[in-house]
Amino acid sequence: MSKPMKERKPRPVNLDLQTIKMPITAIASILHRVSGVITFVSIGILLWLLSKSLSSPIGFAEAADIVDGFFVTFILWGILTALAYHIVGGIRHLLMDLGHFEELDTGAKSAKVSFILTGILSLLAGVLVW
Ligand code: HEM
Repeated sequence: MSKPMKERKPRPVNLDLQTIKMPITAIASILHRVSGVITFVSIGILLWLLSKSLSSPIGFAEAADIVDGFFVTFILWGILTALAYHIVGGIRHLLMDLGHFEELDTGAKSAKVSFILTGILSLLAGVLVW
């Protein structure tokens, strides 16, 4: 005689994205990856701009013209902010590799501190570019 089939337990399903709350540590981790990719892509753009500015006096004037507009200045500020977050978040990661901030509460606190530090560095970057 075959055994009766086990009834499947109803599993919790939550695909309502508006009710799923990501912990601050997950947000910090995703932003670290995003800021790394932004930094990587910006290296190409910044090297192109540097080579243009060094090519000739006309090239320098053209590069200065490009950087002069509000939109490009805003992009430069965004790149510096991403770099700042990547460095701050990277140092946090390296400290975690050394065994610090590994518990849930200290991990959340260090994520908050890295956001605050990035905010301050981002303000300074704004002062630098404008
Ligand atoms: C040109 C500069 C840099 C670029 C383009 C860059 C890019 C990246 C990228 C794309 C990742 C992969 C992220 C992932 O897959 O989660 C990464 C990870 C990482 N970066 Fe950078 N990075 C740069 C500079 C730095 C600096 C200055 C630090 C040190 C403070 C740093 C620390 C780290 C660490 C610790 C990770 C690994 C994070 C993990 O374990 O998830 N990076 N970086």
